[in-house]
Amino acid sequence: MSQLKLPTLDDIDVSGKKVLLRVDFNSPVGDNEELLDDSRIRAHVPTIKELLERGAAVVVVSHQGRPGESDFITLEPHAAKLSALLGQSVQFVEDVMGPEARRRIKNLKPGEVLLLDNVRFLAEENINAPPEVQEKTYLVRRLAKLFDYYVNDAFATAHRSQPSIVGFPMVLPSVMGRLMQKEVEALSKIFNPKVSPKVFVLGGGKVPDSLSIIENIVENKVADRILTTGLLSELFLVAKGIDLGESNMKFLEKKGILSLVPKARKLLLSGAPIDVPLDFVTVDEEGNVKVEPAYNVTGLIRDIGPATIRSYSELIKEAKVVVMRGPAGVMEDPRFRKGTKELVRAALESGAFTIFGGGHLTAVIEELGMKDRVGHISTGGGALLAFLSGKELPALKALEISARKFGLIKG
Ligand SMILES: Nc1ncnc2c1ncn2[C@@H]1O[C@H](COP(=O)(O)OP(=O)(O)OP(=O)(O)O)[C@@H](O)[C@H]1O
Ligand SMILES: O=C(O)[C@H](O)COP(=O)(O)O
Repeated sequence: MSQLKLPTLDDIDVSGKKVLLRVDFNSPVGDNEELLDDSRIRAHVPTIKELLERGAAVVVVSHQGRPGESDFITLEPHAAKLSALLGQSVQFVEDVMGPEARRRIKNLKPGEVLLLDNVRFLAEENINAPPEVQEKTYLVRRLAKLFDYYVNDAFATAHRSQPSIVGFPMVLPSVMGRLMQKEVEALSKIFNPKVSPKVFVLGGGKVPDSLSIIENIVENKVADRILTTGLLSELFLVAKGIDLGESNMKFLEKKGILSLVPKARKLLLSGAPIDVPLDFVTVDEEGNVKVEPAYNVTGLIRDIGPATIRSYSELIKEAKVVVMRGPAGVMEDPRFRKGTKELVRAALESGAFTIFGGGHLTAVIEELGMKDRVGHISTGGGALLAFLSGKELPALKALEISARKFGLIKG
């Protein structure tokens, strides 16, 4: 990321001003269009409350789902949820940039909040293009003139170059909201060379994404230790030439993971500090669960084993920063949740600054009742993966361009 300190809410006077606030309210949705989890909405409450308390009229814009998918719904339930969380009525308009939306925006008073409908109902929001293209969209041209400031709080959408993310900052003075600021500050610790040792614990099912992260942190010498778990660890064991038995090899092949073996081998040969599990919890064809050493696995791998939990926990204890992403096993089944739980516990008890990503780990932290000990839980899915892989996030780039353009530069 660039060295420029991006402007925040501290750098603007919003009293009596109209603010367009981009959030990421994208939430899991049930069969009756009900929201199954409100954590993404909750995460934006401090920003919205602060803007209201400081006397702004706040218009909130978000996406929900993607066109064609079952979670692509109106934001009406989000407005109800936000009202409950804020303890104040949130106005909602079934429109984004049409005459009714514009009328409601114009009439909004300081201290009031209006939620626009799903911004991806607009075709142009679903196209990724550079900021100079997005500033010319109808969305930006129609709405920008109604606002004094644009605030981006949607870290989880920061990897998208869409009009509501990169278009408005080109034409309005723009700053980060409190959630965006918190994410950027916490995640920047990962790339701060003064804080070490740094231990990465990477697992889960998104193996190509995890491999991109490893390539980036190895290339930039960010990690002192990379402890692999989950399917990712199986890839590295195969790359080391270990035979994981027929059922696991078939599974890896079906998932397209074996094609990544040359990349994994290259990383190992480069001397990267990558650790693999010593043992696994497996299940055989009869359904028997057992612990097997990594070099002699016969059953289907479902979790890391007790020796791995012990040795990884010791390494985690030494860290000053622990970054954890993806579960260590198939934790949807309680029989295979122990590895993930114990590594999360070790990280939270280590005294290190801990950074967690992904829904699975968040669920485990809740289950352990240790949320108060967490350094940071990122709200980002794809955005976090992109950030850790060293990719430039279009949302931050756009805020930087805007800061220069409107004289809100900090450093
Ligand atoms: N050894 C393994 N074999 C098969 N699947 C595994 C293994 N280890 C972990 N998984 C699977 O990985 C999946 C989670 O990986 P993912 O990388 O998507 O995590 P996440 O980012 O926390 O998920 P989310 O997208 O919900 O936030 C789980 O469904 C889990 O069952
Ligand atoms: O859930 C997410 O990762 C964000 O809301 C971004 O959604 P997208 O991948 O559909 O752009």
